[in-house]
Amino acid sequence: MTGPTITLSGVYTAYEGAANPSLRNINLTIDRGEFVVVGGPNGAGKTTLLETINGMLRITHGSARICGINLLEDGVGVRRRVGYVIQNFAFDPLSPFTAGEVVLMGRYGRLGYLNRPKEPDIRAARQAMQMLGIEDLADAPIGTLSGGQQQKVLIAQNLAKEPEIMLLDEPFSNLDLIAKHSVSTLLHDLAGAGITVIVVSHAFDDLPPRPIRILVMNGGEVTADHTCTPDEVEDIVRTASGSDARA
Ligand SMILES: Nc1ncnc2c1ncn2[C@@H]1O[C@H](COP(=O)(O)OP(=O)(O)OP(=O)(O)O)[C@@H](O)[C@H]1O
Repeated sequence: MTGPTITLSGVYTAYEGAANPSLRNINLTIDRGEFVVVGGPNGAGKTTLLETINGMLRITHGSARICGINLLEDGVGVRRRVGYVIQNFAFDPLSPFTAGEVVLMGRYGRLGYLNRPKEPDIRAARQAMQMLGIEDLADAPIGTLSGGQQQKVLIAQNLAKEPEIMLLDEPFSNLDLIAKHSVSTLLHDLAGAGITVIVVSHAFDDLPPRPIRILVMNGGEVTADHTCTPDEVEDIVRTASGSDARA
């Protein structure tokens, strides 16, 4: 159950065409089943860190192993094992897909080219929807759902993937109070089941009751790295990132 699932060594990442790196000299080891919260001010590099772990950005220096895979050699292999719930995503209002079909798309990386979903795929998608409490939305056109409902569909899609690592960028931002709590509990259970959970957030009031590893970022660097209780997270972020931590 334990052992590193993410190892970044001296990693620098740059966006295409950018003059300066957005991540600088990141050295990080994260174990299987850890629950990590990434905080820090706007533009600190939090999203960039998630995109780097998911192999979406060019690593200009350093090395990275994710789920035992050399990220510089096999980004696709990494992305098959990593779920990524991106920030503020909205589906096309005219999308022809139902919510159930969108969740099932989480299985496509396992299915391979042109293979049709089979019973285990349909079961995994159904289970993921049940975990988010959205079974009744399965037949609804995705573009007709609210922002919070779409957010739950996106989380369910990534759960259906059965990932080893779950990356979530501001997963609570569109959710009502009850949904926030249930997603927080769900993430807690995923970490308990050995999935590494990494959450970027500016809100720390719905963290699960468990040890939290808090990484604070500033200027593309990790400036604080502590394991603490959920109640201590906000103070650590504020102290480590200056007065505009909640900006
Ligand atoms: N597509 C892009 N091209 C060039 N630079 C980018 C791009 N996306 C982000 N950056 C830059 O990378 C740096 C880090 O941005 P990032 O989105 O990771 O910050 P963040 O900590 O997630 O911020 P926020 O809390 O506002 O979401 C910023 O300086 C930003 O301007």
